[in-house]
Amino acid sequence: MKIALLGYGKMGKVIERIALERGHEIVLRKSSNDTFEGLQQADVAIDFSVPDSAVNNISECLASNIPIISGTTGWLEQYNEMVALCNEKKGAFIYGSNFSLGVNIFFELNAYLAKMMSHLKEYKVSMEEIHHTQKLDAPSGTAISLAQGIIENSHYASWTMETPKDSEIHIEAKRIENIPGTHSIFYDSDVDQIEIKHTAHSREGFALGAVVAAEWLMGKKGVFTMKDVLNLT
Ligand SMILES: NC(=O)C1=CN([C@@H]2O[C@H](COP(=O)(O)OP(=O)(O)OC[C@H]3O[C@@H](n4cnc5c(N)ncnc54)[C@H](OP(=O)(O)O)[C@@H]3O)[C@@H](O)[C@H]2O)C=CC1
Ligand SMILES: O=C(O)C1=N[C@H](C(=O)O)C[C@H](O)C1
Repeated sequence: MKIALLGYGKMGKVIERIALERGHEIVLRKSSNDTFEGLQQADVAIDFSVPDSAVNNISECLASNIPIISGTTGWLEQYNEMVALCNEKKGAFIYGSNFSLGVNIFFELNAYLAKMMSHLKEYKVSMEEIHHTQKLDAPSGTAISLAQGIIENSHYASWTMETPKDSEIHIEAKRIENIPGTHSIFYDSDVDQIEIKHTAHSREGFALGAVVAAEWLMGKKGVFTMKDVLNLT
């Protein structure tokens, strides 16, 4: 595959290495000051850029009929707009808040646990995410997906980073040097605590997942998620 990298920072560089190892070619490495020159030669584009540029990058790909994978977080209020644009252009689009296999399994585990705990009112849920200090958005996209998984399977209605009301899930975001991404869910009662936790040891898992998603998207039309790519039920 010929790949356009939209965003050539920490993630873009790991994705480049893994893509080359898997026999792909990079035809565009775009940072903030670069144009889209080279995009037309690409079979697929992979966007790991910044919250403010994701919508423009995705729109440009869909307008140019290039399948697009986006891992950029912090722009989700415009997700439905991008879905509509993809459908209008009959394009191909995958957004994932987290492309690692481990976190996608963790999403399933989180939903299952939330459903089980929804009958047990003596437990109160809360979440913690820890990332490196360069991260621009908080809470992380992964934490928002995890909160959504709890909301869909319990009485909780929303999440907050402030003091939570009864119907709100509290998310604490910590920023510590060199942490690739750690997410924990806690269920606390007066007598005990249940904790589930995913710890990324590096960015390799995110990057491999994005390249696997790009390979999977070839020849397909529509809007998909990592659940489709990994065939998770
Ligand atoms: N879904 C997932 O699995 C994961 C998602 N992420 C997300 O991916 C994103 C990138 O993370 P990371 O690589 O660590 O961030 P970095 O800050 O290291 O890299 C961001 C890159 O985007 C570039 N950029 C800025 N504006 C544009 C633009 N208009 N077009 C194209 N590129 C642009 C920056 O260029 P310049 O240097 O010139 O400013 C830089 O190269 C974040 O939103 C992060 O949350 C991260 C890991 C996993
Ligand atoms: O910015 C990061 O680094 C990460 N961002 C994603 C997120 O916001 O969830 C995924 C991963 O946790 C790393």
